[in-house]
Amino acid sequence: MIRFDNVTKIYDQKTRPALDSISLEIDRGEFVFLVGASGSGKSTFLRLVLKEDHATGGIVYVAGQNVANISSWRVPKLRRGIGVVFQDFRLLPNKTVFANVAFAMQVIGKSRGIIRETVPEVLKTVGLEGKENRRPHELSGGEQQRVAIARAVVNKPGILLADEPTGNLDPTTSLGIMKVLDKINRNGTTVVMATHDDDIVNEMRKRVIELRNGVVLRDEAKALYTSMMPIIPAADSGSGRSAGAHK
Ligand SMILES: Nc1ncnc2c1ncn2[C@@H]1O[C@H](COP(=O)(O)OP(=O)(O)OP(=O)(O)O)[C@@H](O)[C@H]1O
Repeated sequence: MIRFDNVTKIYDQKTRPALDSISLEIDRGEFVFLVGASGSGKSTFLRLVLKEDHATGGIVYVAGQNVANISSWRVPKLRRGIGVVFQDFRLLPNKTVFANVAFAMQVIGKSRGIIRETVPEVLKTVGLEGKENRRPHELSGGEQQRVAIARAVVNKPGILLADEPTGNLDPTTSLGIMKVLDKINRNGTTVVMATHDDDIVNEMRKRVIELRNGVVLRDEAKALYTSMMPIIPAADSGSGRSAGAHK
């Protein structure tokens, strides 16, 4: 679904590359955490998938296509297949929950009938039934992020990219958001989530790709991790929520 083949990104020749010849593959239907310190290259990775920037070297494939070969007039089509969620929600403040989600369908020309049918379904998926007429300022942070997720997935993208989606939320609210992302993944969407939250990474038991200074420091495949599970202690005595396996 996403393949990086020796991908390098250099923003500035005088500094080290933001991504330094990385190769990895994320299959359709996977849930992958992208972790690493600030400046390790996570956002650059996501930007290259969206073709918001171009690689300096190597090839980025998304859904089997070399993104360098996608002409600018076809970039919107590429992005329609990719939902994006950010730390700061980015909702339209003057629109209701329903209208925020509906807007994503209107801009690609969906009919009013389809919108009226689909938006309530997706709001149910993210747990926002009954909140259709609220405006963003009448919602908690966790609810606002649920709206942002609903908007990102309403057009059924094959890929959902989430850049620190729990960065502004407390641990309990974050866990609720993770359950929503997990549900979306189980419905077939490939999810790539950049995060600094070790507790969430440990809790969710998914593949973890760790970047450091633009290189892949570790890539714990889900299958390997699952086979390790019986020998991992059930709980970390220190932090309660953490199983400690990824520390
Ligand atoms: N537009 C840009 N111009 C120049 N350098 C940039 C640009 N964007 C990122 N960089 C540099 O590239 C490197 C990787 O940055 P990136 O934003 O991908 O890291 P990150 O892991 O997402 O960090 P954070 O967790 O803080 O968001 C950093 O050294 C950063 O300073």
